Amino acid sequence: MATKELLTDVQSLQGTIKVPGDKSISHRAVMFGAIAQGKTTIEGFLPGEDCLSTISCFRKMGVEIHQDGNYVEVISGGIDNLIEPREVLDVGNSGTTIRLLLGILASRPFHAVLVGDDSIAKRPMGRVTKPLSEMGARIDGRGNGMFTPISIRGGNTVGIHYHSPVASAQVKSSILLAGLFSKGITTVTEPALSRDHTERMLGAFGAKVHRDGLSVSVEGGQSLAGTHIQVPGDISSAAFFLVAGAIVPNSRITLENVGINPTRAGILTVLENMGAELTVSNQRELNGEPVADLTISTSSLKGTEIYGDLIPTLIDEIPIIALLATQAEGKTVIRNAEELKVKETNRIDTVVTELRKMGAEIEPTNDGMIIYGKKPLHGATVNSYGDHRIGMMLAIAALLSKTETVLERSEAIAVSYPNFFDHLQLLCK
Ligand SMILES: O=C(O)C1=C[C@@H](OP(=O)(O)O)[C@@H](O)[C@H](O)C1
Ligand SMILES: C=C(OP(=O)(O)O)C(=O)O
Repeated sequence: MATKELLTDVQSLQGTIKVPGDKSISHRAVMFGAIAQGKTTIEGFLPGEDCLSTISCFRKMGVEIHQDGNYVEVISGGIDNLIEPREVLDVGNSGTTIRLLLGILASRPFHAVLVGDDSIAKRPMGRVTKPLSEMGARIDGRGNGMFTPISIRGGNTVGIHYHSPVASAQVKSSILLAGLFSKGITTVTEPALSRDHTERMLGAFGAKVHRDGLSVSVEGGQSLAGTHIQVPGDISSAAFFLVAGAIVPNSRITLENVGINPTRAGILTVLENMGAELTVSNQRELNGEPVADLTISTSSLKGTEIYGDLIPTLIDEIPIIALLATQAEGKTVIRNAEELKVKETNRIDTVVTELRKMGAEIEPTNDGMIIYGKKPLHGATVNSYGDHRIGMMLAIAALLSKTETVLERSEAIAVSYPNFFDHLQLLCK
């Protein structure tokens, strides 16, 4: 486990960077390529540990995958060519990998065992194993199929109409992926719109997906065809530099080619509501995904309230938004975000504990947190607890500290942003 001395007392951030490829889209491009007939080429792939776990799982099921940095080729004979893995499928730290993979395996007439790291072992899998079992997959696991290790023997699944209790793209995608190869129609209705990359990308692979308000349906018996996918930059990675640019004095940063899909771009709404100096330019589309360049400058910020349908559109950005709020005038209240408790860590606890060590005034609530702003931050020894987003948030917080700040378990950052510290160094003037 690595410990890193963080950059502190930074006077200015200046420059232009391209953040790495979107993690959600990179996972899906590999997975859909692996179950499509023919060759899929992926440009702008994120070579972070989570997406590499996805590649490794599909290789163990006989799919030919060549990866060189951010370029990937997936060659497959289609979903029927997946073979029963001889080894355990290890998803590492990746919730997206295990939940979407279970959806794909639900229709496969073979056995597989899925495991992950200590964090994955604590995350709830019942949210997908229950509906997939209802569709006919035979699933077992620790705690009656609620936690890893999980074993699955799929085949002969039938479509369901599932009313998901949570707005989760992992749940929605898992069931839809099972539905594509099941009998009849599968529909998922969610309480609020979660990220819709699956729906958008399935279209590019030739599948038919029907949306009606908060419901999305697929018909069984479809086949996918290999295609070319260009992955936009990850707004969840860009978020760290958007906040850095807004809170570090004398700063101006441009982030090029960032995905701004409205189901992901809630942080832009929050930045605007808080009064940030943000411009969105050069808007265009990449594979049905909206993309833009984002420029942020040092801003005079005010507190805000974040709740309701906005939450799923910024769920992974809440740790860095909490830091943003420590530098705003007045109070920021985050509600309806109980999903934070089941991420890589309980992100309500880890955000509050670690930011308090640096002098922030922040209180946990049952479903979010309350942050009292305009608090100077000071140095401390802080910990990512193995959570990449907590680690990066703390590295941005340290920029404001006048004294030494040390990050324990800094290696976690490679899960989603392997060159994060290089980019940070590049921008520091
Ligand atoms: O589908 C995806 O790619 C993701 C969905 C979200 O999780 P939930 O589906 O659990 O909300 C998000 O937090 C995760 O980082 C990636
Ligand atoms: C929650 C996250 O990812 P996953 O669920 O795929 O582990 C994340 O990247 O913040």
